[in-house]
This record gives sequence, structure tokens and C-alpha cells, in this order.
Amino acid sequence: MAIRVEGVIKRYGNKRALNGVSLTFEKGKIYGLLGQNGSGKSTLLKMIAGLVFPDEGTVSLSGSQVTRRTCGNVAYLTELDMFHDAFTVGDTIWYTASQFADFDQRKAQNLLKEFRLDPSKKVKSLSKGNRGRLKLVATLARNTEVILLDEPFSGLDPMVRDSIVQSLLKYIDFEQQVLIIATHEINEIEPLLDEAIVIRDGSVIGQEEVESLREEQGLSVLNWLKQLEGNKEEV
Ligand SMILES: Nc1ncnc2c1ncn2[C@@H]1O[C@H](COP(=O)(O)OP(=O)(O)OP(=O)(O)O)[C@@H](O)[C@H]1O
Repeated sequence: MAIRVEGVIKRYGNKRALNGVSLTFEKGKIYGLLGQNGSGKSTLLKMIAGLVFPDEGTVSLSGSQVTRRTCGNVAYLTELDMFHDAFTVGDTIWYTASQFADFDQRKAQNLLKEFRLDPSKKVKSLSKGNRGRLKLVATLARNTEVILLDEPFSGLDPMVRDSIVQSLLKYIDFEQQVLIIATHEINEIEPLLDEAIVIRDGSVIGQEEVESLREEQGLSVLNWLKQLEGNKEEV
């Protein structure tokens, strides 16, 4: 499995959300998609998921152009919270499993235990952290070749973030899957990342292997980003 994004342009009115993006994502790797708000990260993930289509250029999964059909091969955690409040945690897992043939119930039950999510609890009574964890269970329990996480840490406290990072390492199947994480929380995911990609105003302004950044340039991802962004604090 490889994801190829070639010369992609996406316009919303006069604005170019993506302005000639070319990238390749390989199986077995974890990619961090970094950049300020509005830089185009979500648009790129939605394109790989087959929810948004390029105006110019192509996006392909294992050589096949992304269409509505290929989206079945992609597990996508959106920034939106799409749970039904009246459902319990168990109902939510049952419902998600009914939507996706690739849903792995054993993985889901293990993740629920690991995150200490009580299946009998109503979704509406969950804390923000537990809702975030439930979203992650629903995504990671799918046996898809592509996993996309859009801001999986947003609004979660450091303890929750840490437990999420641990579970990502445990539940990703590196033989089969590619993981792309769009996030602002660089410190949390730095230990996970194979490659970091920085987008600004719809263009890729940096792409590095995290290990070579560290070993050859002596830079953390955060320090590299600060260099790229001209020492701006916010990324
Ligand atoms: N459906 C849409 N209609 C109009 N403009 C859009 C739409 N989706 C995105 N945009 C615009 O495209 C640009 C890129 O947005 P995108 O959501 O991809 O950025 P992002 O890097 O994911 O930011 P954030 O972290 O805030 O989600 C922004 O200027 C945004 O306002």
C-alpha cells in the first residue's frame, strides 16, 4: 500500500486550500502532518479518505485513483464528534461494527478495556477525554490499510494524550497499515513519527525523516518547525 498525492490543487472559491501538493505515504510508517490552522491538513486527509476531490492532480491508493468506493479502505477520525448521545459505549461499538465489514470486535473490546471505557455508560455522560478515547476505539478497531487521524489529541489532557500514544503503537499493524496524524501537539507524537510533513498555506514547505533530523541535524521536530516557521512560537 502506498498513497500517492500528485500535483493536487483544491480551491474553495478564490482560496486555494491545497496549492500543488505532491506526497507519497508508504505502508508501515507513521506520518505527522503539521501546520497552522487553515493550512490545508484536513483537506488533504479528506482527499485521501475520498470525501473531497482535487480540482487538479490525482490521489491514489495502491495505484487506484481515490473514489467514493476506495473510502472503505480508509479509517478516518475526523475533528467532528459524530456519536449519538442516547447510545451507550457498547451500542456505539456495535453500531460502528455494523457499518464496517473490516471492524475487529476483539481489538475494540481490548481497546475499551485499555481505555477503561465502561460499555454500559451513556455516550452523553462521558467526559471529553473519554469521548476522544471512544472515537479512537471506533477508528483503530478497523482493519484498514490506511488510518487517518485529524487532531486526535484536541482538547484532551496530557494523561489522556499519553495513553493514546501508547495505544497507537500497540494497535497499529505495521505490516499492513499506514498512519497519518494531523496535529498541533507535536511533542506528544514526536516519538511516534517516522516522517514529519509541514504544510503552510496549502503547500508543503518541509518534509523530513524524524530520525535523520535528530541524528544528522541534531534537531527535534519542534525545533525544526521553529526554523521553518521563522521562529514563530505557534505551529
Ligand atoms: N468546505 C469548505 N468551504 C470553504 N472553505 C474551506 C472548506 N474547507 C476548508 N476550507 C478552507 O481551506 C483552507 C484549509 O482548511 P483545512 O481545514 O484543510 O485546514 P487545516 O490545516 O486542517 O486547519 P484546522 O487545523 O483549522 O482544521 C482554510 O482556509 C479553510 O477555511
